Amino acid sequence: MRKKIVAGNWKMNNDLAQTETLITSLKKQTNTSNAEVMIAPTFTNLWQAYQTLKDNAIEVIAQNMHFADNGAFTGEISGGMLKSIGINTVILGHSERREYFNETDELLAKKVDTALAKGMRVIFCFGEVLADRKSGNHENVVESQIKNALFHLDAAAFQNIVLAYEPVWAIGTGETASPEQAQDMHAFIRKTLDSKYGDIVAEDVSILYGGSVKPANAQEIFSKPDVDGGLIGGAALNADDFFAIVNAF
Ligand SMILES: O=C(CO)COP(=O)(O)O
Repeated sequence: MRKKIVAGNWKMNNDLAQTETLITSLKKQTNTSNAEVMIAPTFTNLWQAYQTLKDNAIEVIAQNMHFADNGAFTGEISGGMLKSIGINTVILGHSERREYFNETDELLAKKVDTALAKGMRVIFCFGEVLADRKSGNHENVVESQIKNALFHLDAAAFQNIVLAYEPVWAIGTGETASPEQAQDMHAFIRKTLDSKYGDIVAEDVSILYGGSVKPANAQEIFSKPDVDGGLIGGAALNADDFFAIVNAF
């Protein structure tokens, strides 16, 4: 049975004091849905966030990691380092990592391998840019992103993979994919997985939608049968908005 998940990607927002304030507000919220809730603060605040939420159902996750275990990679953070402070889930392949830090499918395949080898869960992000959507090439783009980064894995690996479809044109723009566009793409993603791994994997993988999800549109998006949750940017920076989205299930 696939899980419902709502994850807040804080991106490069919130210093330590702001992180503590937001977590205090999050702890006052009630989850009336059956969705798992996660937040991804910046690296410098992960330890504090993890300690503060240790006894809470909100899972603290990371926004990125390096593929190597350690070594001469100035400025980078390894999966082992994350695990050592209690972090068991990592977002990989976010479009901002792909665009601003030149992360390729090939690099992401290595990161996925390392995270899975460490026993971590991966939220793997992908999605087309506006030009691909306009030219009708969006399914091809998404299919190749998934194939290039994930299709070397065996079926069992997908127990620790969550997919996040984030059309780049909908991220931070206020423009959401329509619930139908999200549903169509999520169904296409399951079909793509089915073609390689069969229907058990395809039906069991959770597929999140990300891109301008707000309290006002969450319910309609989450009502679609192949949408299992959301990866939330801007609206995750406010505890009331974030939990309004969580409770939209
Ligand atoms: O990139 C996102 C989550 O990873 C989505 O961001 P917004 O919700 O701000 O559009």
